Amino acid sequence: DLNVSNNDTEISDDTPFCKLEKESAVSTSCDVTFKEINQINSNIREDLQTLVNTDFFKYFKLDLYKECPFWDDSNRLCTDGSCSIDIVEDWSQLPEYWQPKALGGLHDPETDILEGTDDECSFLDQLCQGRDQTHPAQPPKFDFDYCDVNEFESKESVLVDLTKNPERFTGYGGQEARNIWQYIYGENCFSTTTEGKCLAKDAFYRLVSGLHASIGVHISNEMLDTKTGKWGPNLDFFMARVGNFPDRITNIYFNYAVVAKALWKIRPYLTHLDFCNEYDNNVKSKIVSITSQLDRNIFHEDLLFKDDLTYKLKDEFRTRFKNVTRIMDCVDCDTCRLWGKVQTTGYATSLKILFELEDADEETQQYIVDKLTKYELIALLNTFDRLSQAIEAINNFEKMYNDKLNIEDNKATNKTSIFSSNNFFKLLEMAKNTINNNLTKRNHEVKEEQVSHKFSDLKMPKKKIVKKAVNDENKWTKAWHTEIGNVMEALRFIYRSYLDLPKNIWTIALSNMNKFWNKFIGVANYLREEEENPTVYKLNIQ
Ligand SMILES: Cc1cc2nc3c(=O)[nH]c(=O)nc-3n(C[C@H](O)[C@H](O)[C@H](O)COP(=O)(O)OP(=O)(O)OC[C@H]3O[C@@H](n4cnc5c(N)ncnc54)[C@H](O)[C@@H]3O)c2cc1C
Repeated sequence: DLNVSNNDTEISDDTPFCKLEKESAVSTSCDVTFKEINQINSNIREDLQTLVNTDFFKYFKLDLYKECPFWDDSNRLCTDGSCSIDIVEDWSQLPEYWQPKALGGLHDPETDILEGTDDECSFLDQLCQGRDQTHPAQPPKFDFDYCDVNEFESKESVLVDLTKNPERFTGYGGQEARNIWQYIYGENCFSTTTEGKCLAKDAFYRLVSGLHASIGVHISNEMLDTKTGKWGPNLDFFMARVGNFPDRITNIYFNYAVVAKALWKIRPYLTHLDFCNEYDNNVKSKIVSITSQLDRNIFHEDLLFKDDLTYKLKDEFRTRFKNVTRIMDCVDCDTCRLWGKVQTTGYATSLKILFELEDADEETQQYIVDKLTKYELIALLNTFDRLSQAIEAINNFEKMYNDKLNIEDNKATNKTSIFSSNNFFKLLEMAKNTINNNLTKRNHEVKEEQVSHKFSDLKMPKKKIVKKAVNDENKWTKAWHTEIGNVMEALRFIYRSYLDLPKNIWTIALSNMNKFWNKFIGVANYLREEEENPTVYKLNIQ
């Protein structure tokens, strides 16, 4: 069980979940176990959920029409209802800090948004209109960013209510989605040959794989049941994409540790933030309550880029991660793009906090924190919530898996008991009796010993010792009835087989026609085995 509070003894050793050593550290750079993360997560889950549903954290901005910077996507068209998103159009319902004026002139053609980015990007200034807008001294502008923070202020950007556009199964997939994932993983091919490359490469891969796996968990957890019309978890889908791969689950936990550490690191700054009036206490208390559950040892970012030698590597890491955030503009499905943007921005913000605050002097540190835009902070908290939800869902899936396993075990046990009381065994028993009855008492004993030895591998019900009056007539009548009963049962079995025959032929024909048709239209290899037969769990366990 991944849940620390639950009873470990309930779990069968056969589940892939058990192959994760829950008492062990999530990675060499994390001083935290799976169990401890489960505990932290169950402690903060409620507050985090409340926080991302507040007016401040539930809105995000993105440019839906931004061109894909890596290939021509001019034919992009999001036609499927499940992948399109609702944008905010009724501004009058929004709180003051989301009004166009506070957002830096959104929808105001006279305002050149990009010109004002310095002001717009200052997180503190954006929180409350009319606050004293004194800026901290500005150190020389280095590139500290792991994503393009200015794009949120683009004129084309639209405001989206994240709670109204949940991340769930949209049907987006196939070659196009695979190309995007392939491109993202391709960013892991570091050119630098500096020391420490391995750790950085490993961390980069884990981040990307953890994001991929976390999206996999969310879509498995929110699938449309076409029979009931309700959205809910689909165990087979989850097992095929994430559950059967302990390394993917581990990477989700790794990402959780990374984002949690980033939040822990800006904790002193967050507690000093001055949120607006009525909003202030509620939001602030939630943030404080969440971050107070986190610990500095959850992730050791200092292990990655230790010295001057690895600084070059850090630059490369930053540029490569920026590319991961930029490739989100190539995702055709709007819902997927929205959540892809939120999460990659959340990771980018975490990396900025972890790697750029570390070596900076106090002035630069203040500068970096002050320059965090509200979109980065919103993305950071929402990404943490996504990971938190993924971990909660993994624990639920594990319970579902174990329940299913138990049901199947029970079925198998029932089958065995039906099987053991099957006529085949009765016949054997009767055959023994018949043979024995024709022999002398002594022979009878010898024979029985031999027979029982011969069938010792069969599990027979223990013979009941019942004193019976030996009645020859009764014995023959009973034998006759038993034989007739057996013949009738055999006939019923043959009859049922004939009845099932057309159905079986139809199923086989349909399956073959399906294969031929897929081959004919050129998608013969589209379905992989695990998708064709998702209940066959391939356990990829080390
Ligand atoms: C940015 C982005 C956001 C998306 N958001 C959504 C969404 O909101 N809703 C939705 O329904 N779909 C979404 N998708 C699509 C979804 O991620 C899958 O691509 C799609 O469901 C097809 O899945 P698949 O099983 O064919 O393999 P894919 O998930 O496309 O994976 C391709 C290959 O990568 C490998 N792989 C898979 N997972 C991992 C991992 N964690 N670590 C390492 N290797 C791995 C496997 O070999 C797999 O065959 C999104 C895709 C992208 C790129």
